[in-house]
Amino acid sequence: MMLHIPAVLTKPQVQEFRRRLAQAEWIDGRATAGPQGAQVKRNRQLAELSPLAQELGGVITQALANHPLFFAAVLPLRILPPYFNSYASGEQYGMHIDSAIRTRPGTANAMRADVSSTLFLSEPEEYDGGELIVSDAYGTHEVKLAAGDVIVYPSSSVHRVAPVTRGERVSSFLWSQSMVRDDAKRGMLFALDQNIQKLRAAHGDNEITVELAGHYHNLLRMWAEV
Ligand SMILES: O=C(O)CCC(=O)C(=O)O
Ligand SMILES: [Fe+2]
Repeated sequence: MMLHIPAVLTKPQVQEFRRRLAQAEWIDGRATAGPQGAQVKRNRQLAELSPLAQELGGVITQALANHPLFFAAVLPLRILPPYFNSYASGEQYGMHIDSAIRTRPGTANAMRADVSSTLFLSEPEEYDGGELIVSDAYGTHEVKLAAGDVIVYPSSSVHRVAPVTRGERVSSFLWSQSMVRDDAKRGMLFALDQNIQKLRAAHGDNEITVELAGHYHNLLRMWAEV
C-alpha cells in the first residue's frame, strides 16, 4: 500500500529545516547503501550520526509517531532515525530494493524494514526530475509531493529516484518496522480502520461500529507481533 500523508511538517518547519540543511556537511550517499544499491546510487546525505541529522530527525519521528494516518497505515513498532538526502546536477538513485535488516552505528539493535517513507523538503517547482518511482503489483507510481508531505510505501517494493536535471531535491527518508509485517494485511487493516472512522463520523458509535472495531482488534491480535 502506498499512502500520501499531507503536511506532516508545517511550511515554517520546512523553511527552518532547509536553512539548517543548506549549511550542513554532506557526504557520499553510498555510505548507507548495500552492494547493489551502491552501484546505482549517486547522491549526497548527512552522516548518520551527525548532530543535525539527529536533531531534525527527532522532530520528524515525533511528528510521524503522533500522526493518526501514519499510525493507522504503518502500525509502527520501531522507527529508525530519519536520514537526509540531496540530489542535484543529474544525481539519481537507480532501481533498488531497501535492505530488509537495518542497523545503526553505535547500537546493537537490528530491525526489520517493512515500510519506507520519504518526506519531501523541496517544493516540486524547485527542481525537474527527482520523482520517486515505485513499482508494485498494480503498476508504476511516480511521486513528487509538496514540501512537508510524506509518501509511505512498502520496503519490499522496487523503486528509484529519477535524475534531478534542474535545481535541488532535498528530502528525508526513514524505515519503520511494523507490528504487521505483511503489506497486504496492513492494507486491509488500514481500510477497515478508515471505514470505521467514517461510519463513526457520520452516525456516531452504535452496535455496528462496536462490532466492526472488535473485528479490527481481533485481526490485529491475530497478525501483530510486538
Ligand atoms: O529519496 C527518496 O525518495 C528515496 C531514497 C531511497 O530510495 C533510499 O535511500 O533507499
Ligand atoms: Fe530506497
